Amino acid sequence: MNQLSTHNVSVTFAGLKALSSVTLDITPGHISGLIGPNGAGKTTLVNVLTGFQAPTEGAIKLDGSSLAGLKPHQVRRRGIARTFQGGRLFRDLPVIDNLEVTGVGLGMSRRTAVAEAEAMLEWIGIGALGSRIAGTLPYTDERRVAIGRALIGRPAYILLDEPAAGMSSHEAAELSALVRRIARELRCGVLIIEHNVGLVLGLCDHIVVLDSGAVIEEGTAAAIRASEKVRHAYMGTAATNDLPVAETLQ
Ligand SMILES: Nc1ncnc2c1ncn2[C@@H]1O[C@H](COP(=O)(O)OP(=O)(O)OP(=O)(O)O)[C@@H](O)[C@H]1O
Repeated sequence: MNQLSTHNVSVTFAGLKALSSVTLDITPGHISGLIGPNGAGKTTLVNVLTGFQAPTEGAIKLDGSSLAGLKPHQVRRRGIARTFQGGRLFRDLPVIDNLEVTGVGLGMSRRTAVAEAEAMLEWIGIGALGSRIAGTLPYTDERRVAIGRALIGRPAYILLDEPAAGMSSHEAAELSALVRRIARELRCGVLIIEHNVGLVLGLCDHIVVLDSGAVIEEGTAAAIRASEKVRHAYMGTAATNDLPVAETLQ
């Protein structure tokens, strides 16, 4: 079965258990969501899936084969791409070069990489931005470029770390539409981490909820909405910065 999975993955940082026996599957053509309060372990899980962080225990498997010990660029070449919180574009380079560099890094000739970069920008609907310097783009365009860069080489899986952070509701809706196209048209398996729980509930086929490193709930949007455990996990933080989340869940 084609799948990207973690099996009982734990990560410990100097005594702090950031992930505790997490098992999760991402399937081509499906959109999975990962939510949870601040510090729940969401980014750590994406780091483990992409070779940026070795698990202390447990296994990461791609189509049944272990990814243990692979470096991030090796994981990327196996067809698992990611975006980062904050984009991490080469800000001084034109948009098209940001995508081209990735293609060349994946082993394409420059000519192929440029053609692929142009095709990807067109597919996303930002073909006109190719010659713009990445660091001068509005935030939302920067995010779309980062997604375009992750899609170079047509990965089988894409992991999006807070892609809607700072977006208006209209921009977040546009992002949701793009993510749906990535799953349906490119047949990518998507994992999206978001603090915007409303977006995740509206978009994802399957949702996993982390709290203090452990999976406390998983299922469809309806199951997550109905979960007392989820409500409770978010309620604990409602007084600080997750109030909109608590409202979304009611
Ligand atoms: N490199 C590291 N060294 C030590 N502790 C870390 C490291 N990375 C993460 N942590 C800790 O592990 C826990 C999980 O962090 P992580 O960033 O994965 O959570 P998160 O759910 O992505 O949080 P947020 O929603 O705030 O981005 C936190 O307590 C964090 O402080």
